[in-house]
Amino acid sequence: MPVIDVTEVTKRYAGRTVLDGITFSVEEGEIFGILGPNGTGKTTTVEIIEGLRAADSGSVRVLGLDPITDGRRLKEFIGVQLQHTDLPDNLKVWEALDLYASFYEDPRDWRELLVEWGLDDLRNVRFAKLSGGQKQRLIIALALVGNPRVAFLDELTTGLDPQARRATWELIKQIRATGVTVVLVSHFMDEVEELCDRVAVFSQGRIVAIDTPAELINGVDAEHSMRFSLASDAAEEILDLIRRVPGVASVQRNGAVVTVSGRSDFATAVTSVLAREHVVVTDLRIDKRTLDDAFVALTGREFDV
Ligand SMILES: Nc1ncnc2c1ncn2[C@@H]1O[C@H](COP(=O)(O)OP(=O)(O)OP(=O)(O)O)[C@@H](O)[C@H]1O
Repeated sequence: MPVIDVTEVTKRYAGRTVLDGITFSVEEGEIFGILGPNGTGKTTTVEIIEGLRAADSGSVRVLGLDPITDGRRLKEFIGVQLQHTDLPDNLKVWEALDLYASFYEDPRDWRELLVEWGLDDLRNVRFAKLSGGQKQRLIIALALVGNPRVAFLDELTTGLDPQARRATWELIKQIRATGVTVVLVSHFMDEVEELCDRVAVFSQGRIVAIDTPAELINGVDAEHSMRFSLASDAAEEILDLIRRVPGVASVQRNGAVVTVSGRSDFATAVTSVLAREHVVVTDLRIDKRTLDDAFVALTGREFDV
């Protein structure tokens, strides 16, 4: 049974449609990504699932519960990190965890969370004195203190430096490893590609695709290329063999450098041809398609953050 079921949900603000009949489900134990540019209704969707906003129509079930009518019960099973979680500057790390634990009937021992999330040495430090990465670790720990079955993380790494972002990714993987289902709202392609088992791509209040990142990328019909250097005495016939590989659209030679372009996944077949013909190449580079390409192909627009 899916952990989250969203069916035909619509939402309007002041007569403007923000969610236009969205349907998706999230399976137990997965990291499910909600990807889309600013203003496409990602936060609205997540807050409807959390019971913080009401949909205008459609149905939402989380662990079989209606987030509005069963909101009190549901609260015990979900952990929420809101997009702009802020805490009083003077609150110490341990005090924040203690406070959040008091909101739940059956919280985790927050002392364990301090250790797990590398906050033990910072337990007496006030929120305002924490670095961006440390704040983020605390905010994740707060989302987990209720011992949730589903954790919602919204734009978790916005504003973090690359190192802190990567560290946060490892933490999110850790959450999944404990069996908690994670819903991750993001507008970072690399983050979604790295972390998510499946992704819903939002565009203007609709979901235009739901799939694994790899399948979304595979589905892109954009042209891509591979390049390598060939010994100068390599026979021209090799290039003819490569031209016949399915998916290859063109093969160009410029001195030693050969560029192969095409659609679909031709790179593996091309390297097999080279190996079979005992042709040694150097400087092999494959320009892989990315989730950015998939996003542009699906929504027809560049990703603007
Ligand atoms: N309470 C509200 N009243 C009126 N309009 C709203 C309200 N909340 C959101 N909106 C508008 O609805 C649209 C969708 O907002 P939402 O925050 O869900 O998008 P988002 O995809 O999460 O964007 P972001 O990445 O910027 O958070 C936006 O145009 C936003 O301005």
